[in-house]
Amino acid sequence: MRNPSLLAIGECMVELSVNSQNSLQHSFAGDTYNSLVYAKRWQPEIDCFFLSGIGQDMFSSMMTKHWQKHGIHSQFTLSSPEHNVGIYAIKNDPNGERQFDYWRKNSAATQLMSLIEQSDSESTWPHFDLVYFSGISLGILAEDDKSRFIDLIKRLRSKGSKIAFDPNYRPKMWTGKAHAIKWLEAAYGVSDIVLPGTEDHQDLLGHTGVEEIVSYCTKHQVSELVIKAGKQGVFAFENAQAVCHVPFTPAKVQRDTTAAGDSFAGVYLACRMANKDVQSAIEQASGAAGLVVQHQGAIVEHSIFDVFRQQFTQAL
Ligand SMILES: Nc1ncnc2c1ncn2[C@@H]1O[C@H](COP(=O)(O)OP(=O)(O)OP(=O)(O)O)[C@@H](O)[C@H]1O
Ligand SMILES: O=C(O)C(=O)C[C@H](O)[C@H](O)CO
Repeated sequence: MRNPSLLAIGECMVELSVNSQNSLQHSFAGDTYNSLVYAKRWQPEIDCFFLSGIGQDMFSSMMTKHWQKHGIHSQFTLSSPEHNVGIYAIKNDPNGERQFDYWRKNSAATQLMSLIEQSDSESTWPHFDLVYFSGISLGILAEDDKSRFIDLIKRLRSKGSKIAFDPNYRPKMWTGKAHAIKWLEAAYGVSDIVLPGTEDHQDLLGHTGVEEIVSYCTKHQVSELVIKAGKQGVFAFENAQAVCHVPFTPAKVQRDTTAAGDSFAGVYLACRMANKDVQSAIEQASGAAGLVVQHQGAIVEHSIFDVFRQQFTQAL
């Protein structure tokens, strides 16, 4: 029997942060890539593929080696002769809340749609059981490319892939709220599973409660809806019917919240691909995200994460 397959689409960047010795450290990260890494770590039997654009610069080759180390396949990622990978830096406040600075304009990942079309590679892709993208995957693309991207998702869906989406709203990527809402709705309209935060919906649409988010998503035909409501916990709905509420369990320390939502999404999707029910998938995803916030950077060191995963899953 073939392994389940997960394709994440988006941008991976060089990640810079300042460590406890006050020196600059680098890694590689980007929201949908981060989710893919955590999905692979949680359910190693899943074949994980990343679709993006990279360059021919030094960081691009370090980046793909880094993916390999994490068991992420890069054969569908395309290389641009003219564009380099982007960079971002993390700043944390004393509560570990993160802010990012970006150097990503015209990065290779922004060229994804042209790279796919020029390489004529889409017809060679295998079937993917689940395809995951985010508001950032869309936000980095030029306006025409956003439409072509949604068409690509529709084609994958019509061939039988399930589609999952996290809004990951970043105001600076959009000309205004109306612009972001237009593409949020386009994304919801082609997705089976969506994983918004209450903050995304509050900032963008002024939604003040879970019920408003449910009725909005239901209007857009979302069937599996997982709402991250901060300290109120996580609420899940299937076809507008409440499935469960998982309360928030605060981590011992919150050092850096980067990738809390990404690790949540990766572990949630991995659990669903392994046929775990929605409640158990949320419990596992929340557990993993609670570990991630205790560490600097998007991707927690493998050995620390593995020990955690083993202890967590043994206790289930
Ligand atoms: N301090 C914390 N302690 C325990 N769990 C946390 C903490 N912060 C976040 N989480 C977990 O992570 C999940 C996602 O967090 P949040 O909604 O803040 O992510 P996000 O805003 O999407 O983050 P990002 O975009 O940086 O990945 C929460 O639902 C919760 O399960
Ligand atoms: O903000 C982005 O575009 C990133 O992908 C950087 C971070 O890794 C990501 O936001 C964390 O959720």
